Amino acid sequence: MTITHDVRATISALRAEVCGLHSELTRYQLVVWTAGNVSARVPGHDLMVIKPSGVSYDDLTPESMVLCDLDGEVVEGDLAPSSDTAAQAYVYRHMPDVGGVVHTHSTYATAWASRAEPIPCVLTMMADEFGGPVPVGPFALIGDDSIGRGIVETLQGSRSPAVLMQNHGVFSIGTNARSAVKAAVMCEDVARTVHIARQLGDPVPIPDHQVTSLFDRYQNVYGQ
Ligand SMILES: O=C(CO)[C@@H](O)[C@@H](O)COP(=O)(O)O
Repeated sequence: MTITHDVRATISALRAEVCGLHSELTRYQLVVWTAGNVSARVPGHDLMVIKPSGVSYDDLTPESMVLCDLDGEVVEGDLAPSSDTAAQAYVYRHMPDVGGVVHTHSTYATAWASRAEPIPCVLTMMADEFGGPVPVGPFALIGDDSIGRGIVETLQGSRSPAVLMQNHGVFSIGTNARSAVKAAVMCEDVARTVHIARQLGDPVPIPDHQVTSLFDRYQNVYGQ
C-alpha cells in the first residue's frame, strides 16, 4: 500500500496521539505491565495506528506505533502490533463512526466481566457517559475476529461506548482515541463505585426516561 504525502502528516500526528494516550492508561491505573492498548483509525483510509505488542509503556514512542490496514496487516512498523489488532480492526471495519478503540483489564470492570454481569445504570455519571448499563459481550479467544465480532454485536445494540468482554476485560470505543480512553476511564470508575455500593445494599436504578434525558444533555450540552 502506498502512503501518499497528504496522509503521512495525519499518520504522524496519530502516532504521537496514540503513544501519548497510553500514559493515560497508567495514570488512571487501568493497566498493569503491558496489559492494555490504544488504537486510532486514520480518517478516510483503511488504516489504523496501534500500540506494539508487549512493549513497556515507558518505552513507547510515536515511531514505535504500528501502522496496520483494517485487515490487521502491518503496513509500516518495525515491531509486531498489539495482540488485539484483529479485534480492533474488526471494529473499525464494521463501525464506521468509531475513530478510536481501547482495551484494558482494569480491576473492577474486569471483575464484573468475570461474572458476565452488566454494570447496572444506577449513577447519573453512567447515564451521562454510557446511556444505560455497561453491557457484557461473549467469551471469545484472542487471535481472530471472535473478540471483534463480540464487541460489535454487543455495542451495536447499546448506547454504551464500553463493553465488558466476559472473562477478559474492557473494550471501549469513541469518535477518536481520546474519547475511547475516556470511556475506559469512566467504565472503571463506575465499576468501582457500583461494586462498593452493592456491598452495603441494593443500588437504586435510574428510570429509563431519566437515563435518556441525562445522556442527551451530557452528549449534546455538557462542556465547551
Ligand atoms: O488481553 C490480552 C491478552 O489476553 C492483551 O490485550 C494484553 O496482554 C495486551 O497485549 P498487547 O501488548 O497489546 O499485545
